[in-house]
Amino acid sequence: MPDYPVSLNLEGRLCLVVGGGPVGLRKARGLLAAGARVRLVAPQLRSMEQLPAGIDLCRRPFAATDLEGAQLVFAATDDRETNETVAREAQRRGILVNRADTPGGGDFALPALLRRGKLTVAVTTAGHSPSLAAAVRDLLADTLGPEWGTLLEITGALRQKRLTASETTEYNQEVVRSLLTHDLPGLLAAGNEAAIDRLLAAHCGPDCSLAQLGIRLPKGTK
Ligand SMILES: C[C@@]1(CC(=O)O)c2cc3[nH]c(cc4nc(cc5[nH]c(cc(n2)[C@H]1CCC(=O)O)[C@@](C)(CC(=O)O)[C@@H]5CCC(=O)O)C(CC(=O)O)=C4CCC(=O)O)c(CCC(=O)O)c3CC(=O)O
Ligand SMILES: NC(=O)C1=CN([C@@H]2O[C@H](COP(=O)(O)OP(=O)(O)OC[C@H]3O[C@@H](n4cnc5c(N)ncnc54)[C@H](O)[C@@H]3O)[C@@H](O)[C@H]2O)C=CC1
Repeated sequence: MPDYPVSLNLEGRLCLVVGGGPVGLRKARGLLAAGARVRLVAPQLRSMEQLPAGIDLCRRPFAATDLEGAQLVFAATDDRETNETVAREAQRRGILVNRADTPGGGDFALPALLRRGKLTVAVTTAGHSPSLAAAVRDLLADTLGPEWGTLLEITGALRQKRLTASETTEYNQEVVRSLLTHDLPGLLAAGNEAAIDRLLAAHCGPDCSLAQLGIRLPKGTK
């Protein structure tokens, strides 16, 4: 399937997950973390302890009425026919549906995710090899350490403070790239606050120190 990656805002929206095994629960957790409301339909759960708080649980087989009010649907049962029915009924109502058992059988697939603060790297093979997607994500995790979350805070704050005032976006790119060329991530990983402030002063101006940008390095960095 040719794919079109997006980053959805699901805050407060109702999402339906059908199936309460490890796959359905993984989907439900991700949705809750994104601020969505989650309705989970499944006759059996392996253990209630695994059920994340805040889920509206319906302990019975799927019924088409479960789709009422849902804006996104996940067919994650171990039964192909049920997944088929969920997908068909969702699509009939114009609701986008994910099928856990058939790549290309639904409307969208989920990527493997790497999170660093507000920075998200999403890796997808569009269903060809979920294991490879997870492996590529793990490779990137070694290169993009936790300091990249702080790096995003800095470039975000710089953008607010100064960069958007410039006429050209090329200027933004230039500043961000030169901070990378001068190894701002390495300085952040080392917690070298003085060197970071020197670099920011040289590339962004004298009023762009960490303190002036309102950024505190996370504990654990020196
Ligand atoms: C199409 C898709 C639909 C969807 O969106 O769910 C789908 C489908 C299927 N997955 C299967 C198997 C596995 N999936 C994983 C893991 C993940 N699967 C994810 C996504 C997707 N899986 C979508 C495509 C994404 C893409 O291609 O990029 C990840 C990335 C994200 C997530 O689910 O949240 C998550 C990483 C979790 C993490 O570590 O973060 C592992 C374990 C592992 O490798 O770690 C295995 C076992 C090993 C293997 O089989 O590879 C099977 C065969 C099932 C069977 O035969 O019973 C099917 C169905 C089929 O292929 O027919
Ligand atoms: N997308 C992914 O990452 C992966 C997808 N899969 C696929 O996802 C499917 C589900 O995997 P698991 O969570 O491990 O399965 P599981 O067997 O642990 O759980 C299946 C769940 O579906 C529920 N269910 C069965 N019939 C139902 C119905 N009519 N209505 C509502 N709920 C119903 C069961 O009660 C149970 O909660 C697998 O069969 C496989 O095809 C498997 C591994 C990874």
